[in-house]
Amino acid sequence: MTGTVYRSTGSWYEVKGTDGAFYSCRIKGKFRLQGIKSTNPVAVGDQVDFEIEKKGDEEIGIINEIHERDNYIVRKSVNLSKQTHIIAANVDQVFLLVTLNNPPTFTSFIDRFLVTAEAYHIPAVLVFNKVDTYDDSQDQVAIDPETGEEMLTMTELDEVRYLMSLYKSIGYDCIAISAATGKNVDQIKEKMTGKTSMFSGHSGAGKSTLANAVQPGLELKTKEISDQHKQGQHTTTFAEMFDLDFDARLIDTPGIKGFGVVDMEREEIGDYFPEIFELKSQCKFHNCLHIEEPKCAIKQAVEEGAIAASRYESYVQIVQGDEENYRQDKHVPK
Ligand SMILES: Nc1nc2c(ncn2[C@@H]2O[C@H](COP(=O)(O)OP(=O)(O)OP(=O)(O)O)[C@@H](O)[C@H]2O)c(=O)[nH]1
Ligand SMILES: [Zn+2]
Repeated sequence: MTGTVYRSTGSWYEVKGTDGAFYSCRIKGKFRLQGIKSTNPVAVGDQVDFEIEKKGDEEIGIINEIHERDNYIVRKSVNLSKQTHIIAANVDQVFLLVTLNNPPTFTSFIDRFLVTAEAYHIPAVLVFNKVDTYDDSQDQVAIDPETGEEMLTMTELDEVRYLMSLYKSIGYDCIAISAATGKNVDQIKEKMTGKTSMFSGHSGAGKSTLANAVQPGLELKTKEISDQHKQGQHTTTFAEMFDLDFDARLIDTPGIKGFGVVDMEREEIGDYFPEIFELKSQCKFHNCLHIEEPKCAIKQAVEEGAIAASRYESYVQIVQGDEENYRQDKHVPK
């Protein structure tokens, strides 16, 4: 029978067969797939073939085949074994929950996430959560330090609108919601229908609240595990897939707020910024990294405002492997 893996504990896999029933399965023999050295050969979301074996009264499934994956998300173990752990496979889309201040989500974090999603070939949707808490009073004024004149300040909702129009212009779907009040949660449900999704975002951005808004009663274990616990541990993280009652599946990934870092060549990073990819053929040098090179179409587009400065900064940080600064930038437009 063919089935889908819903959860695993390391050696046992819960597989939902095409008959709709769940089977406890083990794997037989060694699987070495797509050349990845991983601690777990079978992951949540995998399509597998299994045979049912009877042992006395017990029925167990033996997985003997894993179907080719559309995509998969890995996490590198931080210890020296260099093994990877496949967190989930065959993910149709991932929602990144973004909050402005509580907790802060910087554009550098958003952009890194989007780059990784592009590298994994997983469509990403930006969800601006907690809109019920943002101020939108139009009469705030401040004094421009340079000219001494009064100017209107941006409200928090202006910031959300700005970010939404920025990311929409690049081609990403953006939805402003309140998981707490239920505002626009129907749009999330609509997008989830018929698909397998994941919620990501900083701790406190509202993943569990959103999960409960789309399906009351759903208990996710998204709580971050303590840093000390995370050191060298990959085995503590077991993803789990849930069937929701509106023909949608949600993969819960305890302790994972974003994506693991994908190994990327410096030359390919620009290809995961759609607006850079689109223009790069106009650079003078075909292998332009858009940093030092003359006659660079990307730098020119940034100067002209056609590419957002925040996106370019994120790009440069990733190319330069600049982990230090990446949480400190500002997403407020100049
Ligand atoms: N006002 C408001 N509060 C929200 C909203 N969504 C979530 N919260 C609150 O924000 C806090 C964190 O929400 P969670 O859903 O636990 O966040 P999480 O992303 O699951 O966090 P971790 O489990 O730590 O990864 C809770 O106190 C929620 O009640 C929202 O739309 N509006
Ligand atoms: Zn260039």
